[in-house]
Amino acid sequence: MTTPIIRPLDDLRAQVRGWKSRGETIGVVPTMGALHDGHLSLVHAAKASCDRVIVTLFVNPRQFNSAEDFAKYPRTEVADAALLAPLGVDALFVPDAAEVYPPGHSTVISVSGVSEPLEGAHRPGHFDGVATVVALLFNMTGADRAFFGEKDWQQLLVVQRLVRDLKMPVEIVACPSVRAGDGLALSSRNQRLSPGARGHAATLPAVMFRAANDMGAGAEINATLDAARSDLTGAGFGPVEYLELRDALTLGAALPGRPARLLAAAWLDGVRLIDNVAVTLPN
Ligand SMILES: Nc1ncnc2c1ncn2[C@@H]1O[C@H](COP(=O)(O)OP(=O)(O)OP(=O)(O)O)[C@@H](O)[C@H]1O
Ligand SMILES: CC(C)(CO)[C@@H](O)C(=O)[O-]
Ligand code: BAL
Repeated sequence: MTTPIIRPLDDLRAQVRGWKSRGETIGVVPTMGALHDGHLSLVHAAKASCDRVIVTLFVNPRQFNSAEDFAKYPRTEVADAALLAPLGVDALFVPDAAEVYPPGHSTVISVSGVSEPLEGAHRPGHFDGVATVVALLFNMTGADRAFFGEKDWQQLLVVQRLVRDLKMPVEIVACPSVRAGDGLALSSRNQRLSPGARGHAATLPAVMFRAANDMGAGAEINATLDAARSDLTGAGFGPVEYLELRDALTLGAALPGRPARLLAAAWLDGVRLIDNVAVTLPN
């Protein structure tokens, strides 16, 4: 089976019109390519609950706040299409930047609140770029349901807020983080780690899971977070941009008895890694 690659928006729309006219539901998996098993888990979830599945591949320039990061982002379209082939995806939509953002494009969607701390503070403008392109991708694909990974926890919250606030008729489905055998969350940027750095990158989730367990068992929060930060620094991570315990849904202060999330971004070997784990604080 091959994966049909569609580039022009008119071609995608013609295809989607046909599917919708037969009452078929459209599941969309937005990606920036360099696909791995994390992305494939989203595709499997989409296939399980939708009649048609569109994977989008667009390295969105508007969400990069570093030109170097954009230039270095892995681009592996042929391998991506081959990875999707056995899954029976109905379309791999690869729009041109000139069609997504034609000259004169002037609309930016900004989700306040949940987009502001953590990633929002460290990557200014990032979530405006994400919210804008996600709205565009939903409009272009006619998505009924869209699948996002919990690995990008804050992005998931931003997209849920976007859809609620703009009353978009799209159901957002959250999919659990897929990890390598040693615990490192799969991520396209992991490819940039040297073999040596990859060998100890899983210290990040190990430290986070330990801190999460300790806090769940009643350990003092600030002391536990400080110890976790210094464990990471001691293991060669730097800088640790943030490692914080937040309310899982609002990203405000974590409160006893409510779902919390431990979220981190830390650099290793010139690569920025992010991760998050659930924490249940005692009452
Ligand atoms: N390990 C993972 N488990 C589950 N979902 C994932 C995982 N990695 C990425 N995703 C999800 O795949 C979708 C597309 O993400 P994206 O293409 O940015 O990949 P990525 O691996 O997160 O790359 P990077 O973080 O390096 O940009 C997002 O919804 C993201 O949360
Ligand atoms: C959702 C997304 C595809 C928007 O460009 C991107 O932020 C990503 O890959 O997580
Ligand atoms: N995976 C989130 C997209 C980004 O880092 O730009």
